[in-house]
Amino acid sequence: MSVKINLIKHKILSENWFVLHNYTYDLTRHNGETLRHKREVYDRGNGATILLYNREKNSVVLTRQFRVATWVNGNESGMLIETCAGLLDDDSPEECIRKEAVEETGYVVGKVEKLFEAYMSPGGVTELIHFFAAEYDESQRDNAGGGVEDEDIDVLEIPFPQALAMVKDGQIRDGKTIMLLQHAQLAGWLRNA
Ligand SMILES: Nc1nc2c(ncn2[C@@H]2O[C@H](COP(=O)(O)OP(=O)(O)O[C@H]3O[C@H](CO)[C@@H](O)[C@H](O)[C@@H]3O)[C@@H](O)[C@H]2O)c(=O)[nH]1
Ligand SMILES: [Mg+2]
Repeated sequence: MSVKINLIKHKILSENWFVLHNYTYDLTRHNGETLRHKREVYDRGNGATILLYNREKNSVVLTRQFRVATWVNGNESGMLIETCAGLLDDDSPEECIRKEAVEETGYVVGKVEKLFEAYMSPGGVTELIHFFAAEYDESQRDNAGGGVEDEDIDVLEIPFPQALAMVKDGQIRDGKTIMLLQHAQLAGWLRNA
């Protein structure tokens, strides 16, 4: 089933760091009825994220940083535990995630596996995230991680069963991170206990 879209008007509402657009369009349903929508769309670029995992240690490497958008919406400390991630800027998704892995976690990743892509908030945010996974071990450690410039990122190495328990008890509540941990569980890369 498809719909016909006729763009009526496009306006940029804000163009500071990222871009907030307003689109007015007519949407013709398959039954011929036309609806006029006026919708705000936030373009903050696309991103990539990676799960670093170690089968022998049955562990994952995650990051923790202050995320202001969560702090203003119910996350009291504002600190969020996440898989390593970054904005693509001008890089390919794989180039981006290799750079982010070494900057944020300190690990130089070897073979990376592309898993899938997902729109993370399609009701109003354009962002498409590219999901990756890679195995890590201590020999790949290049630096302590922590991010660049104004970033202040903690690197956490967590046993996999504990990471799963943290999803359950709400200590981990970032979408991409939950998706990757559950993917690792479904794929049987790591042990639940
Ligand atoms: N000055 C300024 N700097 C900003 C602003 N927004 C972001 N930045 C800076 O831009 C950089 C973004 O860091 P990245 O590591 O490239 O991106 P990220 O914020 O971790 O985003 C990743 O995770 C997000 C959360 O899941 C994803 O949404 C995103 O696609 C990406 O994967 C950080 O240094 C951050 O401080 C802003 O409004 N103003
Ligand atoms: Mg980041």
